Amino acid sequence: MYSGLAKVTGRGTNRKVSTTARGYEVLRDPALNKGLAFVAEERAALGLEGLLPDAVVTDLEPQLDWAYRNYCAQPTDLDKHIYAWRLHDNNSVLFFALIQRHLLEMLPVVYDPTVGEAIENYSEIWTRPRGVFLSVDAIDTVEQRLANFGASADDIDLLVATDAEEILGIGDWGANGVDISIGKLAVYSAAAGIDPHRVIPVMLDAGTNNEKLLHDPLYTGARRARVSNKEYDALIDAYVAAARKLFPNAMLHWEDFGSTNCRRILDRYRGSAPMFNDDMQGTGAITMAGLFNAVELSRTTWRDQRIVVLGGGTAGCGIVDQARDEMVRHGLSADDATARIWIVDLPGLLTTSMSDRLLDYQRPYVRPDDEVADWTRTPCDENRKAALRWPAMAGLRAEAANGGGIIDLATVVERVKPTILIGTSTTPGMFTEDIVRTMAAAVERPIIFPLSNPTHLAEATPKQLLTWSDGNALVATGSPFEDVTHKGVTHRIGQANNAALYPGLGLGAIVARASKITDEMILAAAHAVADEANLAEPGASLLPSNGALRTTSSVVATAVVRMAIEQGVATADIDDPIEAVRISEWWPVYCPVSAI
Ligand SMILES: NC(=O)c1ccc[n+]([C@@H]2O[C@H](COP(=O)([O-])OP(=O)(O)OC[C@H]3O[C@@H](n4cnc5c(N)ncnc54)[C@H](O)[C@@H]3O)[C@@H](O)[C@H]2O)c1
Ligand SMILES: O=C(O)C[C@H](O)C(=O)O
Ligand SMILES: [Mn+2]
Repeated sequence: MYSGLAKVTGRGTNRKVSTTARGYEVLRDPALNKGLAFVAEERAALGLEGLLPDAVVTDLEPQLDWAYRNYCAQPTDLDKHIYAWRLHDNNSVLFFALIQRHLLEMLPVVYDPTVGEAIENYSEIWTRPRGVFLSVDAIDTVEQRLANFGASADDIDLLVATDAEEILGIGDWGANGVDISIGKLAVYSAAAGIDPHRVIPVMLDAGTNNEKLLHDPLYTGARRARVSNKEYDALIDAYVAAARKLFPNAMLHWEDFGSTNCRRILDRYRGSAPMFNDDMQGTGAITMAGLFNAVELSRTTWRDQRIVVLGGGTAGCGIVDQARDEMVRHGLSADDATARIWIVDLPGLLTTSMSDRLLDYQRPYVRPDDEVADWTRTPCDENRKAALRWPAMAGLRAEAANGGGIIDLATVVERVKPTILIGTSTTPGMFTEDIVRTMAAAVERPIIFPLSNPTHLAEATPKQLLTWSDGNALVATGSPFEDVTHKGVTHRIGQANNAALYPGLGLGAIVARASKITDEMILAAAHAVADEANLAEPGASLLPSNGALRTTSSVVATAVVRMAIEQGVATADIDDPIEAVRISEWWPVYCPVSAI
C-alpha cells in the first residue's frame, strides 16, 4: 500500500508509480522511498528538494553494498532480523533486493528460524505497526479496521492471517504472532515476486493462553484467555466476510492456527473463496514433493510404503492426507492406503478406542485395537501426562494416569518397519539412535523427514540420521541444515518447508484469479517443485535449493495456472500461462515516481 493516492502503471520492470503524496510523506513511505535514487525531476515534482542530500545515486548497487555491510555488522541473528525489518520499514525495494541477492543466507534470518525468536521478543523490538489487528473484543469493528488499511478492492491480491495459537512449533504467542503473517508475506515477495504493496498481514487476536504474555506489562494484544466456540467463530466469520467484501479478488492464506480450528476453518470457507491453509495443505504438498523424489530414489513404489508420523496435528495429518491420496492414485483402495499409515501422538499410537476423543481429521487414521493388542506398552511418564493438554485429550490423560501405558514410537517402528518416518511433533530428539537403526536395518533406503521448526525442535539432525543409517537415509528437514559428508559422499539436505511451495502456489492462484484453490492445484504445485530438484548426483538434495526459489516459484505458479484453467476455476483470461506468470512478477527495482 502506498501513502496518499497512488496509480501504478506497467508491470514487471516497467512499473511506474504516480502519487498524491508530497515531501516527507513520500520519504516516510517505504513503498515510495528510494533515498538518493530520486532524480532531479522527481525531487522537484514531489517536493523533495531540500529534504534529501543533493547527491543523486540511481544505481541500487551501492545502496545494497552499504545495507549488506550494516546487516553483517549486527552481532546476532536477532539483531540482523531487526536491522533487516527496519530497512523494510524505510525502503521496501532495498529490503527485497537485499534478500533476493542473499536469499540463502537471509531467508533463515528474516524468516524461519529467527522469526520465532522475534515473535518471542515482539513487545521489546517492535517499532512501528505493520498489518491489521482484528480483535475478538471488537468484532463489530472488523470491517472498519480492515478498511482503515486504506486499500480499495483492486489494490489487494493476498491476505495472510494468523491467530497465533500454534506458531511454528513454539506454541501460543498471541498478538506477537502478527510477525508470522508479515514474514510469510515477505517470503511470497522474495520467493515468487508477489507485489509486496498489494498484500495485507492480518492478526486475528482471539486472546492468548500464554501466561508469560498475559503478565507482561508490554504485551500488545488482548489481555484475556483465548476464546473458543461461538465467540471465536464470530471473529473468523467477521474477518472472512469483511475480506471478501472489501477485497473480492484477494486470496486468503491461513497460518499457524491451533489444531482444533485449522481444518474447521478451511472446510467451512474453502468452497466459496480462494484460500488455503499453509500448515495443512502447504506442508502436505512440500512434503509430497520431497517424498516423490525420495520414493523414486529408493526404487520402491507408492503402493509399498508404510508411513509412520510422529505428531498427528495440523501438519502431520495434512501430510498423511496427501500421502494417502497418492497411494490411491497408484491403485490402492482408500482403505488399503489408510491401512499403511500409523500416527503416534502424545497418547502414543492412535487407536480406535481413542476415536471419540480425537480431532476429526485424526480419526480416519486410528489403528484397530485388536491389531495392536499384544504390542508393548510403556508407562506414560509424568512429562507426557502433563503434555496431554488438549481438551480433546482429557479422557486420554485419565487413561494414561491409570497405568494403561502407551504404544510409543520405538514400538511402532519395531513392529511396522516403516519405509517413511515423518516428524511433526514439535519435540526434539524423538528420532533416537535405536529407532533410526531399527528402521535402517529393515529398509534399504529409509525416508526420514524431521520437519519440526524452528531448528532446535527438529526430531533429529541430518548428521545423526545419516550416521545411524550409514548414509542410507533419504532426509529432508523443516528448517535449514548444513550438508553432511558421510563416507566421502556429501549429502545436501533439502528443506521441506512450505516456504518452498506456497509462494508459487499463491502466485499461480493470483495470476489465474482462481475462484478456489483445489487439491489438484496443490498437487500440481508439489510435482512442479519435485521436478525442479536434480537427483543425478549421489547425496543430491530431495528438493530444489532455496537459492533457486524465484525460478522454482515461477515454474510452480505456471503449473498451478494450467491446472486452474483445466479445472475451470480460473476466472482470468489467459492464453499463455508462462507469459501470464512472467508479466505478473514484481521485481525489487526502483521505478519512476511522478506526481498526480
Ligand atoms: N516443515 C514445514 O513446512 C512445517 C510446516 C508446518 C509445521 N511444521 C512444524 O511441525 C510441527 C507441528 O506443527 P503443527 O502445526 O502440526 O502443530 P500442531 O500443534 O497442530 O501439532 C503438533 C502435534 O504434535 C503432538 N505432539 C507434541 N509432542 C509430542 C510428542 N512428544 N510425541 C508425539 N506427538 C507429540 C501434539 O499433540 C500435536 O498433535 C511444528 O514444529 C512446526 O514448526 C513444519
Ligand atoms: O513457517 C515455517 O517455517 C513452516 C511452517 O509453516 C511452520 O509452521 O513451521
Ligand atoms: Mn506455519
